[in-house]
Amino acid sequence: MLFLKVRVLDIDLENLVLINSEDLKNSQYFPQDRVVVEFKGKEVIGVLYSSTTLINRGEIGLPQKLVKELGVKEGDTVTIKHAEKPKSLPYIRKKMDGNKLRKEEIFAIIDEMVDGKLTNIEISAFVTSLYINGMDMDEIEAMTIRMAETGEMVNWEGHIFDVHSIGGVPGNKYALLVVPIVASAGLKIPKTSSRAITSAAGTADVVEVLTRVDLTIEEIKRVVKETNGCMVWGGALDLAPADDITINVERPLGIDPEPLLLSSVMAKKLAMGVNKLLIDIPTGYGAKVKSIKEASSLARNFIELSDRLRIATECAITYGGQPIGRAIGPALEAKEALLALEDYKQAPTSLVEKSISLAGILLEMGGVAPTGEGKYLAEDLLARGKAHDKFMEIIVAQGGKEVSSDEIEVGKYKADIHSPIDGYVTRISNIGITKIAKEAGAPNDKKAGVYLNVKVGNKVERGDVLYTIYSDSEERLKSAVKLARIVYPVKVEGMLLQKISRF
Ligand SMILES: O=P(O)(O)OC[C@H]1O[C@H](OP(=O)(O)O)[C@H](O)[C@@H]1O
Ligand SMILES: O=c1cc[nH]c(=O)[nH]1
Repeated sequence: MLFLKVRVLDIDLENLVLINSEDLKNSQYFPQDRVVVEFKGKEVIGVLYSSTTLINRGEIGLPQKLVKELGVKEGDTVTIKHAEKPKSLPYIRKKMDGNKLRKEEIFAIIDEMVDGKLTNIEISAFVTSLYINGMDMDEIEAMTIRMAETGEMVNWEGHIFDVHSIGGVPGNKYALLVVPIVASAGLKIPKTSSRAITSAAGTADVVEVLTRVDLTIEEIKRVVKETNGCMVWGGALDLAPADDITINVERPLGIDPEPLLLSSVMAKKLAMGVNKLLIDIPTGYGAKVKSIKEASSLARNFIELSDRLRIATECAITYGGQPIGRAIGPALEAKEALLALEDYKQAPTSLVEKSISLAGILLEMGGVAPTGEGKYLAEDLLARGKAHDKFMEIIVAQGGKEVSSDEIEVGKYKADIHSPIDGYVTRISNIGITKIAKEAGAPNDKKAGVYLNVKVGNKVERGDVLYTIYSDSEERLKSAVKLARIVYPVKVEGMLLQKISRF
């Protein structure tokens, strides 16, 4: 037990607890021990580190996150106590060994994750064990319910719609068109999104270029009441808080294991009180789902899980074999989506086609269009500017201001990548384009990304610009160009494949 005076550390190392090396030496603790920091009955978990210069004797350095959770201020005296091992550690180990977890074991993992009792090491082990050993539907149902119940739950009157993509394809900015189309038809669509998981821009990252996405539940209810829709970040709302915790571990590992994919998406929908849901499953080479067969199996899992949660879900298997549209990266994607709302004839066909198809299904699910007619009503709402006006309403209601696509700034440094030969574009690598956009700084640098000048099938001449890389950092741009030359994501092939001579 140690009694120490608080020093607030201006550092975003969330669970760091810093004490003086001398104090540590005279205590029964060791570096990287998990400790309980206690103040007036409140407790938080931290990981202990020491320093001889950064902190004085008798003091304890706490990061903002722990200071806020404890409700302490500079100079308050707190107690450090030994923290026992988390209860759920053996259950994580059980999944690592490939065994089925009982409901209460899954509840314990999610509860301790949300209570900050698990470090990123244990969370990574859990996420990785799901990647390797998976879960059955009973386990996924339990995890989904607990992920939702450990956060705020919202309920509304009547039918509440949503659309959610499993992600995994660059440029997947469909939601910025689908939400306003559906909302402009009078259906309620409070869309929640995560930030990027494996891509260079999640929907929350793209929308945040134009307006706030970290709305409270009360603000969301106001926005939806005013406009029928919203496009917000699940992670900000204390909505299924375990979702963002696991996504923060998935991102550096570049994985999105199916049990988490199912529970992460459905937990947000369950928490948001959605009862009519469309799931987009981009499928193809370089997407999260490679084949129609795999997509159908995932779709059936979404529908089974949804049935257990009493959410009416339909799934759309969409083309994911190359980026959607031409823009990859938050600002570039916001610009392209806004252009499509302003004048869809000028926008990439793949983006418009995907968006009106998905919106059309939702309009039919909502009974505002007869079966088979939804897509045409969606196109009409887009063509007549109804979706654009609704989008502006939502952006302003969420705290942004009216803006036109040409006002959206992109990276001040750019580099064109040219075609080395005459020929045809035979493949655009999703993974390659994503890697380059992220190397340029996306999604943290919102203005970074890639703009494709060509799509698969286009004829190109030697020297034509295939794509342009943008960044707000000259250094990152250079590194992205270097990577581009190695990855070579846009494949150009001539018709003359090989010449065979007599000799
Ligand atoms: O592509 P990656 O980053 O793996 O997946 C994350 C993206 O997929 C989902 O898309 P949406 O919210 O339906 O637009 C998430 O919300 C996020 O935007
Ligand atoms: O919201 C999402 C989308 C894809 N994968 C997830 O885990 N969550």
